[in-house]
Amino acid sequence: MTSISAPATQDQHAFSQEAREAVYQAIFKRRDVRGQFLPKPVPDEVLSRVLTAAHHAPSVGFMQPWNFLVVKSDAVKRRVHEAFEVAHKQAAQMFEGDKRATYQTLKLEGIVESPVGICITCDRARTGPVVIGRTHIPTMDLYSSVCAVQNLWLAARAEGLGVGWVSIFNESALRDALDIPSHITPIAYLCVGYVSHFKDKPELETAGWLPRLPIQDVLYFDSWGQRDDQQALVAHLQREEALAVACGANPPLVNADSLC
Ligand SMILES: Cc1cc2c(cc1C)N(C[C@H](O)[C@H](O)[C@H](O)COP(=O)(O)O)c1[nH]c(=O)[nH]c(=O)c1N2
Repeated sequence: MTSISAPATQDQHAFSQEAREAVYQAIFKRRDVRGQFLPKPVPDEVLSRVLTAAHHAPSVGFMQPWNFLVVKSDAVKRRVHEAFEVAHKQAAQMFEGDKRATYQTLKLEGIVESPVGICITCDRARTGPVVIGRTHIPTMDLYSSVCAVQNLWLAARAEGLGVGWVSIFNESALRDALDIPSHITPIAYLCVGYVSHFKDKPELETAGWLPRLPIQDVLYFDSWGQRDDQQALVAHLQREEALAVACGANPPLVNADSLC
């Protein structure tokens, strides 16, 4: 029996230490990959594992609103890339001054170089108009498809596959490139493939676009806007952040001390 004072790490339902470290590694070492794709093919057995992980995502009312459109054709990838190029030029004009100049230096997709593209969609009418959990907030189905994206992204990282999410599209142009019918919403176009390396930090952080926010700055207690530095949780979070710095680019895993 688990004693009340036992650390959470010994909870009878917790994964083994090794398994927990693997989960946190997938989370902390996942990156959005744009530029390091290798031409190495992705075996179907690996692809099937990450797609199955995506299909096991949570979904509102269990409606499983997603489809997975796997793109391997170079001609189709080129069509998707053309759609990106149009939107990318438009996007640049939306930023001012230095930000525009920096935006134009960023590589924000790997559509043609990645061996596999996967478009994850949302069929908002899949199980009829009334869905448990979507009765009052209609966008919940869209969020469900995003959960599938994240499952795929993490499973792919565990498999050594890079994933890059590209969202710089006019939605209708992406639909046209992939023959997606009008009642289906494209949620994510993902570039997937093996990579030369994974970067330690988000590329936008390295490029000086934005820093990672300190977690305490986004943490409130009991009501919106209420901070409380005396909470034990805050001390823990500060320790985690200090360990992250001490570990260099490696964020702390379950047994952070052993990693530094
Ligand atoms: C909904 C959504 C949409 C996009 C992204 C992400 C998400 C969640 N990201 C990736 C994004 O820039 C990246 O996740 C952050 O910069 C953090 O970096 P890491 O993912 O931690 O490497 C992204 N990246 C990119 O190069 N082109 C893009 O169009 C998009 N679009």
